[in-house]
Amino acid sequence: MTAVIETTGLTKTYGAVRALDGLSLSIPRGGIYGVLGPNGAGKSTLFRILLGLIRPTGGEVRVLGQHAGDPAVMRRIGSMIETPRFPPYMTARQVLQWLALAHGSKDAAIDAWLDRVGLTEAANRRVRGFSVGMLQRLGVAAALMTKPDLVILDEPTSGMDPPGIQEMRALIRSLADDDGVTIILASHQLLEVQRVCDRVAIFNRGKLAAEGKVSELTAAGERLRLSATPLARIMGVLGDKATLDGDAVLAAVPRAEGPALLRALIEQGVDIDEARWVGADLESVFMAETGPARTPAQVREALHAG
Ligand SMILES: Nc1ncnc2c1ncn2[C@@H]1O[C@H](COP(=O)(O)OP(=O)(O)OP(=O)(O)O)[C@@H](O)[C@H]1O
Repeated sequence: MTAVIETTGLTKTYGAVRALDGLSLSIPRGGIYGVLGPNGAGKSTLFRILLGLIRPTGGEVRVLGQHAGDPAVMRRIGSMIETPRFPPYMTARQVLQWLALAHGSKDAAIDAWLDRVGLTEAANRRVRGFSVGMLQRLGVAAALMTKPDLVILDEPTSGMDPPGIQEMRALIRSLADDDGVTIILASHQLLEVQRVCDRVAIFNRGKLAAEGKVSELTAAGERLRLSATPLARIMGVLGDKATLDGDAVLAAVPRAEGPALLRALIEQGVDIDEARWVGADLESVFMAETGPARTPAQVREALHAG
């Protein structure tokens, strides 16, 4: 597995705040990689380091095998960090023409990119009047039209309406599948991330709380959902492996132990109406890995520390 990003013990401090705290992470080439974490977990700090915008306090970082910020590497990366800003008097088309010129890219296929991000009709409008969602679309086109090997997107769908989110998901997926671009994106929209990403890293307080394939992370939280009676006997067999889900019981047992569990329940005289495996969603994995809900003071600390 070749890695596009490799960090070892990466640390970034702002005064007393450790925005990144010894982060060791390897992001494979190809596919879509999600970076998740509560506010203040260190996602944007990592992206800024990868793009050479800030320097780490300690540790190692390699981007496409080179030092972060190396000009030769930067030419191979497209990025959109926060809502992009463009000269307000330019039209969408002029923005892309201007960026293509600055990048020295002769065949930027500007109309094709405007079409791909759904801005054909707005191509000749000044960006001054653009909504946040439109600016995001233009930002994505700007990040992609130079045909980078790696694209880093911070909250690419924030401010977008549901059809826009769906279009962006399809665009990101096609870039990875058809154009072979590696995409790294940060997002708080966990359902979206579950739909579009192949792998994710979950950050918490500057550290890696979990990492892996979305399918594996969610499968680890799989439960056997039993609609059965009587409850007391089920609890007797399952003990603390059981949690209630409405009228049903969720049994936290590995898939391989499912048949034995069902036999044991039947032997105990339990009537099983329905038994099926239900996967955990990314949200429950996220909540389990990043801890219980924070107090207002902890939220303030995460957001304003430093
Ligand atoms: N320039 C800065 N000066 C001081 N502290 C900073 C600075 N940039 C980030 N921080 C702090 O570093 C920590 C990590 O911030 P970062 O922006 O990387 O988090 P994030 O995971 O991107 O959060 P969000 O989901 O809110 O975008 C936070 O505690 C933040 O307050």
